[in-house]
Amino acid sequence: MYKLSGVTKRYSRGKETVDALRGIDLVIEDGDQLVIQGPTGGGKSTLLQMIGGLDRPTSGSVELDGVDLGRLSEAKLTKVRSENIGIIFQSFNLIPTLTAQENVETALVPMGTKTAERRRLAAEALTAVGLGERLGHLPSELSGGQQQRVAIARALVKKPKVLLADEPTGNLDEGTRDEIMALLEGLWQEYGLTFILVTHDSAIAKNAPRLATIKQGLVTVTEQRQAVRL
Ligand SMILES: Nc1ncnc2c1ncn2[C@@H]1O[C@H](COP(=O)(O)OP(=O)(O)OP(=O)(O)O)[C@@H](O)[C@H]1O
Repeated sequence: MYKLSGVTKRYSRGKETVDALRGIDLVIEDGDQLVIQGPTGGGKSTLLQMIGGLDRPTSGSVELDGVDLGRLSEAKLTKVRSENIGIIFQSFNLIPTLTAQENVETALVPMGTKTAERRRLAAEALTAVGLGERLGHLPSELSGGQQQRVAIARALVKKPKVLLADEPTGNLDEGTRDEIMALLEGLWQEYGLTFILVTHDSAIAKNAPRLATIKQGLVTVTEQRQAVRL
């Protein structure tokens, strides 16, 4: 479970300061899906970075299962992140010189998983996202939707409890967006993930069970429907 209490984030640009988050209180239960929407510059990505332990709040706390991420040492935070949190981005962030399978394997390196086991798990994760026939392809040999599938496999191969997605369909056409969203929805349910998704896309926001709207660093949560479970 996530518990955010009074989270603020102030960025300093020279003499100027930007209050990107201005006191966020939010609870996200295990297995829940939360969609974060809001105008550009509202603080969506900043909030996701706090939740993912990629950055620390200026004040307040971000607790994951009772552990305050902002107070962990860099080494402990890296460990929590690499074991528990999978992240996907708009721009896929794949390594261009590595094959799909090798890209997915990189997520298992910090855990010390042996080479043969890494290969097997990466192949399994790629098969789960529909790319079992493309293990040896480079990112440049795959479509945008397929590259995002590789990134999803990389995020999930370590079996994290949390999946974070920052505009995962922002670079995809509508049809591919729907395919990727259907895949993510299915994986969320199958793996019982806590799934937190940032989007500009109002069609995705409309379908979300729980919607957090963030404007000028402040959040409002709306319950839109009961999460549909398989
Ligand atoms: N590293 C940084 N240094 C300084 N200011 C920053 C930094 N990152 C974000 N900001 C500022 O913080 C505010 C919130 O930015 P953030 O990226 O979280 O918004 P967003 O809602 O994700 O926007 P978008 O939809 O455009 O991605 C903005 O005013 C932005 O300019």
